[in-house]
Amino acid sequence: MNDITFFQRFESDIVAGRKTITLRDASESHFTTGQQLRVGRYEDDVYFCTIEVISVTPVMLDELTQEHARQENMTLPQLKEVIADIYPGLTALYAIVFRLVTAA
Ligand SMILES: CC(=O)Nc1ccn([C@@H]2O[C@H](CO)[C@@H](O)[C@H]2O)c(=O)n1
Repeated sequence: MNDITFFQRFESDIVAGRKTITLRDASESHFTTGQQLRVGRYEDDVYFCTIEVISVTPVMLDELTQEHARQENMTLPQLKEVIADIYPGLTALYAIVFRLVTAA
């Protein structure tokens, strides 16, 4: 079983180390520093890598910066659009910073 999933369209950025954070809602804020997570694709739950959690920090939507966007390999407007799409109306997010441990 996988511990966390990402939309398939982000897989290549994650395994290349270009995407090093994810912004989630409270239901996925329970991960802890040092924890290693098996990562699967949201669409089919196929495992594709293992990541290690570096930090989990609450962040408000309007506090997101260019630095968050850079860590997502996006522009800030793109990132805000993605979040509005995935989490309509949500303003309280958690930034999960991670590093790639192994790619499948
Ligand atoms: C079921 C579910 O919520 N799945 C999610 C949620 C979020 N994300 C990513 O987090 C960043 C900002 O939210 C974006 O870059 C997406 O990477 C994702 O891939 N899959």
